[in-house]
Parts: sequence; C-alpha cells; structure tokens
Amino acid sequence: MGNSSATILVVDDEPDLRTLYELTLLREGYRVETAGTLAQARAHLQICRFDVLITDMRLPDGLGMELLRELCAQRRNERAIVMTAYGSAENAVEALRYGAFDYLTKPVDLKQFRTIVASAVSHEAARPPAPTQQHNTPPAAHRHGEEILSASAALDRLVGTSAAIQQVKQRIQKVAQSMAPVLVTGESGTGKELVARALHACSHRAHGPWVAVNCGAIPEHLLEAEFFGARKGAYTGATADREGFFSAARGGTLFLDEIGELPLAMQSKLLRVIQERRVRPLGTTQEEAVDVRIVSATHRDLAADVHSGHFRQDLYYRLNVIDIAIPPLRERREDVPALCAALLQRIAGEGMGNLVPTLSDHVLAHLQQQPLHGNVRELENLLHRAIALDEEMALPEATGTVVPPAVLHSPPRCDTDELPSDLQAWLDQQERSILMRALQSCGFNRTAAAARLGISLRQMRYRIARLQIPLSPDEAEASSDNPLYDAHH
Ligand SMILES: Nc1ncnc2c1ncn2[C@@H]1O[C@H](COP(=O)(O)OP(=O)(O)OP(=O)(O)O)[C@@H](O)[C@H]1O
Repeated sequence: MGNSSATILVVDDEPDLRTLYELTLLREGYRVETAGTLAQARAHLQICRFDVLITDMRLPDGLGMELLRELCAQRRNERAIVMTAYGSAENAVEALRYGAFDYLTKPVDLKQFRTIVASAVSHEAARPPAPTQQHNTPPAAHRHGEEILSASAALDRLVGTSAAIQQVKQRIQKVAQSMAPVLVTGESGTGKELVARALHACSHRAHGPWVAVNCGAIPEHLLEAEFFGARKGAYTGATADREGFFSAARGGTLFLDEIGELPLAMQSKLLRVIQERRVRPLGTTQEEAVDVRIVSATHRDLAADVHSGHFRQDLYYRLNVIDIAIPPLRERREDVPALCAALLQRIAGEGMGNLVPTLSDHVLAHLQQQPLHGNVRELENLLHRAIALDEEMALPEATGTVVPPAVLHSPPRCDTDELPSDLQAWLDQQERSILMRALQSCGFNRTAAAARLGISLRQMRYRIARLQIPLSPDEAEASSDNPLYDAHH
C-alpha cells in the first residue's frame, strides 16, 4: 500500500498512458498530478514540491532528461523515475547518471511500476536515515558487519591522503543516493569491499541490510538457490527453506564481489532478475519483487572478458552504470604512511593491549618503495607478520614509543643501489641465511644458536618452522641440493 501522503508528478504525452499511470497510483493511495509536456511539468514543479517525478523520455517539447538536469541543478529532492523505450539501455544509463532514482522500460509493467514507485516513496520517507535504527536480520552467513555504519565512519575507514583516494570518496558520496548499479574495479587488496560498504553507508539504504557475496566462492550447483532462494526439497540436499541473497538484501545493498567469476549460465539468470526486478525462489511458483541496490566488484578486466566472450555484454552494461576505479597502491604511494598508521592501530586493537607500534621514517620510506603487488592487503599482512614474528621488539618501551619490528628494519644492503623487488622474499632469504649460519656454527643446537642471535628459543622455533630450516647437517646438505635453497647459501 502506498504512502498516502506522498505526492507524485507523472509526465507523459500519451493521454491514455497518463490516465493509466494516474489511476494506478491513485489506487495505491498517492496524490497525483499529471503533465503532457515539459512546459506543463515545469509549471507544476514551480508551484509545488513532489516526492516522486515519473517522466517519459521523449516529450513533444524536449527530453525528460532535461527535467532531471533542472532538478539536480536546483538541488531539489524529488526522486525521478524515467521511462525509456525498450532496448535503449543507453538512455536508462544516462538517466541514472543524471541522478534518476530508477528507470522503467516501456511497455511499462504495472507490477514493476508499483514496486519502483513504492521504493522511491519509501526512500523519500526514510530520509535522512536513522543511524541507530535496527533491521531484521537475514541469514548471518551472507551478512557482514552487523553494525550500521554512519556515512562518515564508513568513509573514514578508507584511509588515504592521495588525490586518487579523495576522488574515490567524493564519487562515493555523489553516487550513493541513486539506485544505479555501481561496479567497483581495482586490483586485489585495493579496498573494493571498503568502497562498496561506504556506498551502502552513504545511501538511503544504510539502515537496510548489507549483504556481501563472494561470487567465486559458491559451488556452481548452489548458485541459483543461494541467489534466488529455494523451498525445502527444491533440490537434493535442500532440507529447509533457504532465503536467497536478493531477498535477504531487500531494502538494502547486495554486494556481488568477484562478479567476473560467475559462470555464463548464472550471468543470464542474474540479468533476467535485474531486468524483470522479480525473483522466483526454486521450487515455488510465486515471484517476489526485487528491491536491492546492486554494487559489484571485480579485479578482472571485465571489458576484456566481454570481448573474449566470458562475460555477457548486456549484464556488463547493467552492472557498470557507474564505475569506481581504485588505483593500485603503487600508484599512490603517498598513502602508505597513513595506511601503516591505521593498520597498526587496527592490529593493536586486535590484541596488543591497544599499544600501537610505530615505524621509523627509514622503514616507512623503505616500505613506500616496495612494489606491493598485493596492495593494502599485502601491507597489512606484512605488518601483521612483522609484529607476530618479533613480539618482544614490538612491545612498547618505557618511553611509550615502540621499536619497529626488526623484520621491517631495512637491512644494510638495501641502502646501496639495488633494492629488492619483493621485500618479504628478500627479508626471508636474509633471515634464513643468518639462521642457517648460526645453527651450523652451533652444531645445530637451537638453544645455543638462539642465544647467539639474542633471541628466545621460542622465537627460534617459530622462525625455523616458518622458514622450513633444516635441523641437522644431513638435512642441511639435502636442502643444499634443493634449488629452492640455493639462493640462500
Ligand atoms: N584505503 C584503505 N584504508 C584502510 N584499509 C584498507 C584500505 N584499502 C584496503 N584496506 C584494507 O585492506 C584489506 C583488503 O581490502 P578489501 O578486502 O576491501 O580489498 P578488495 O579490493 O576487495 O580485495 P579482493 O579483490 O581480494 O577481494 C582489508 O583489510 C581492508 O580493510
């Protein structure tokens, strides 16, 4: 049932259609005004504020898009729904870029029409989102981050001072309010999920569910049931009703991570659901309306996948209405210091009694020069590992400042011309070679070797296991035949 206080302006030049839309909306309990031209629509908009504007694209005196542009320029709050001719996906995409809330393709399906209008109206009513409001909890398995993040907290999580990250944040804020699908691209570990989460937090759906799905992690035979839901007994092994992702995310955001990993057959099914905005759980005859904002992400070059036939072009266009590209960390090295500080803070919060280690300028400078192919995730792992490896050194000194983990101290050789291309591998190699020499000089007595190097036996054991260091002269000899060890002697 509609929100009876909502007022809607319908703009269409065909009198029969106008009447049809008007009657449909009146039956839902809305207040409705109609216009047949841009000029009439402008006249209405001048004297009255509406909750929703529904406009045809082609009108006798211009394009419906012009109204969108004007609303946008005047910073008005009307949510616009655009009706476009069937098959003109570009128009729909353009409308969404101009800030349309959503679009409908002609001939308009009245069921869809009612669903989309209801969604636009309810978002209007929900504005601004109440940050503390709780929502129904869909299955935990698909849901990340139970807390409702405020927009600013979600944006703050995206650390970085570079122009690139600032632009990403601005774009998030700009496009968050629309229903338009967003495709987030970037190499692995660049923070695509953080961006998607921020989009949700900055949208009117922030109080609705956030459902994150890793498309590459679901067995192919379960994809349909996971996405669309299934009745008990719908397939072998369906021992209970299963709520699908679309249904779990109703009123919120569905994050499709690794979208490029979806098999072609599933891509077709997903496209159909997005186009029809209806989903039918397996084993049922009843369709459910889809009310989700789709944000997808990939580290792949989807355009190339389209070219090579691995990704459907039509689905690509549907998902990629708005794109947000996150550059790799090596192209924004100025972010490394702030990221290290934030990551160390996070690591400290995870179990170091909130004592935050710091890194010397020298170590930071060294980190900044690394290729960091794994981006922020690699940086995070590097810091994690450094602290785990060197607990004693990472503990704060009496002064409150902290000695950086030894493993992050750049070894002397790095000060000369040649920099390692893979810091971690290089450090491992240095460490392995030193430990081997110490062990050999102490007759493979670990306690003595540890004492020699000024570390505890526990640390020695840890390092031996991690670096797979041979523990006897025989093993050492055998390993020297192993090409893997060659470089370390
Ligand atoms: N700008 C950033 N500020 C703070 N932390 C970040 C930033 N970017 C990434 N991270 C952290 O790095 C890790 C990887 O980020 P995330 O999972 O969002 O990357 P991704 O691009 O989705 O990776 P993948 O493609 O492998 O799924 C996470 O722990 C995340 O919190």
